[in-house]
Amino acid sequence: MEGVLFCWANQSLPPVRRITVPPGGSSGQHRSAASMSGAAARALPKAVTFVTGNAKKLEEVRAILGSSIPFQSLKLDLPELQGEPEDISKEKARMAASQVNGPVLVEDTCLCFNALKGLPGLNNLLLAYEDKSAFAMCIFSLALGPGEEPMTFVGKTAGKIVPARGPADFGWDPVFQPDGFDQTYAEMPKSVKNQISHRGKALALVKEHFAAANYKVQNDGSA
Ligand SMILES: O=c1nc[nH]c2c1ncn2[C@H]1C[C@H](O)[C@@H](COP(=O)(O)OP(=O)(O)OP(=O)(O)O)O1
Ligand SMILES: [Mg+2]
Repeated sequence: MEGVLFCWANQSLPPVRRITVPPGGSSGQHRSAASMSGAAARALPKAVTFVTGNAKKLEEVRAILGSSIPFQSLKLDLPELQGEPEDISKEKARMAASQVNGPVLVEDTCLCFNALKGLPGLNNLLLAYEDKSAFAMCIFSLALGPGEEPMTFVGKTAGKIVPARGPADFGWDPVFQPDGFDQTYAEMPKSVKNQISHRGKALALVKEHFAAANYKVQNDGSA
C-alpha cells in the first residue's frame, strides 16, 4: 500500500483524487508516542474539542471513546481542502485550533482504491476494474492549541468495493466490505464496525497517546 493510490475523499468534490498514503501498517501508526513517554504531564487550558461537520462521525467517535478521553464536540464546517490526506487532516486541526482557541481533535477520512485511473465515479469502477480492493483510512490530528504542530494518528482497514448493501445513511459504508467479513460496513452492527474500522483503529492510537501523555485539563467544566 505504498505510493500513489486513488481516493474517494468527499462527495462534494470530484469523487476520485490521487493521494500518497502515509507510512503505517494496516492498523496505522502515529509519530509521537515515543517522544511523549516520560514527558511531564502537560496542562491543557480546557478539554479537547472534537471538531467535525459530520454527525455520523461524531456518533462513532462518541461510541468508540466513551469516557476514555474527556472531550466536547463542536460542529464546524471546515473547508474541504485538497492534497495529501495527512496534510489535509493537519490543516483542519490548525484551522480548528485557532477557531476554538484551545486543544482540538479533527479527522479526515478517505476510501482508497488500490487500482484505479482517473475515473468519474464508483459505478464505473465496479464495472470496469478487476481489482476491487480498497482500504478505508482515517487520519486524526490533535493540536494542543493554536500555532501548535498537530500530531497524527492513522487507522486503515482493508476491504473491497461491492455493489451497495445495507442502509445508505453514512457515506460509502454500503459499498465497502472489510476483509474477513461477509457484510458491508453498512450492514454490520455499529459495534462491530467500530471494533474493526479505520476510525476505531485510529482512535485506539489516540487513546494510547492520551494515556501516555496524561494531560491535565485545567478547566474541563467550560464549553
Ligand atoms: O466511516 C465512514 N463510512 C462511510 N463514509 C464515511 C466514513 N467516514 C467518512 N465518510 C465519508 C464522509 C465524507 O463524504 C467523506 C469524508 O470526508 P471528510 O472531509 O473526512 O468528512 P466530512 O466532510 O463529512 O466531515 P468533517 O467536517 O469532519 O470534515 O467520507
Ligand atoms: Mg470535510
